[in-house]
Amino acid sequence: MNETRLYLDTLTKPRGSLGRLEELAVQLAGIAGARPEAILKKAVIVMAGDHGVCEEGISAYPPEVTPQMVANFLNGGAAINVLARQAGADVYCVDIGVNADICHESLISRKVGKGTGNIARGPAMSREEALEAINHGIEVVEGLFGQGYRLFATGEMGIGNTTPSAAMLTVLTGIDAEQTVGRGTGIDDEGMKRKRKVVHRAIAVNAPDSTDPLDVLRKLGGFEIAGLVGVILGSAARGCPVVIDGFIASIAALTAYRLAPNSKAYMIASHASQEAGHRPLLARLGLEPMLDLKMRLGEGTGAALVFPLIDAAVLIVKEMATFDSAGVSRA
Ligand SMILES: Cc1cc2ncn([C@H]3O[C@H](COP(=O)(O)O)[C@@H](O)[C@H]3O)c2cc1C
Ligand SMILES: O=C(O)c1cccnc1
Repeated sequence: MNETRLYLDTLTKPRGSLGRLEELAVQLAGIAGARPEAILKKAVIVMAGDHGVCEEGISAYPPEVTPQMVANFLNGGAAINVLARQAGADVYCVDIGVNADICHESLISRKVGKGTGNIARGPAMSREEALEAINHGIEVVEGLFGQGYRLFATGEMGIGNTTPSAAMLTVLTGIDAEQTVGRGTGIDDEGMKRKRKVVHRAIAVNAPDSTDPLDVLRKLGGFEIAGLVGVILGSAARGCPVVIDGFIASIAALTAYRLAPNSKAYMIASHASQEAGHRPLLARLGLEPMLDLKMRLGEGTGAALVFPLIDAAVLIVKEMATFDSAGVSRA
């Protein structure tokens, strides 16, 4: 990283003038153990799962949208398909807990359960299921690493999943539910009141141990959140950068960090979501988002938009002339 920092200062630009692109180049050097030299092969992993807590009326959309959107991902028509195509990335959709039987040749089937339990009444899943889902995430990364992928992005689909994410955030950080609960897919003020009550009840009913990230995940989380914890840990273990999408992906990132603090060095925060709890969450993680496009979608869309910036960081190091080679006078 120091070598790359010094090298960036020899390139034909005022010192530090490429700002966060330079920081990215330095981070990539730390991850790869060398000056970044090649455009990385990219995959967006979209983990899909359903949530029992939907029966409390906490989303603006019905749960059947989860399998419907999975079909949309597989047919290439969702926002993430468009943005990934533009960035030269491939989308892999994983059924890790959808409450429907989905058959499609390109679906990665890793179903741990048909939706989680309603967290307002009991735990989302067992500790064994949480570990199984994390392992699926790791194994999906392993498989893609074997196919040459070296840069991963975290995507998710699961109607209702901003509610478990808010509950996890409140327990993991102590930030009040007033600040962690947001509008998700666009619930109204009445819905917001209900959602906050559900988060309070979920925490009271489950009494998670805030010092045990796995306990918080299994009692309040979701299959796709656990799967993304695995994607993040698997990427870090393989020495690959992993781009963190919005609110839900970031709660997976916080969980991964609490389980294995060294994984943070491999994380790149993509964007600041409009979801209320996202900025405080990133602040607690100590990550600064690259973009603020007022997005609040998920699926990995914010992360895919950062792929071209990562390519740019690689290419400035690889292709720019130095003051000496271009005969440009120094300060
Ligand atoms: C058509 C559609 C596509 C989506 N893609 C991602 N989400 C996003 O919205 C959901 C979270 O919001 P909430 O907690 O309010 O349900 C997740 O599925 C998330 O990925 C979508 C939501 C909808 C309706
Ligand atoms: O930030 C996100 O990932 C998000 C926000 C709202 C709804 N779905 C996802």
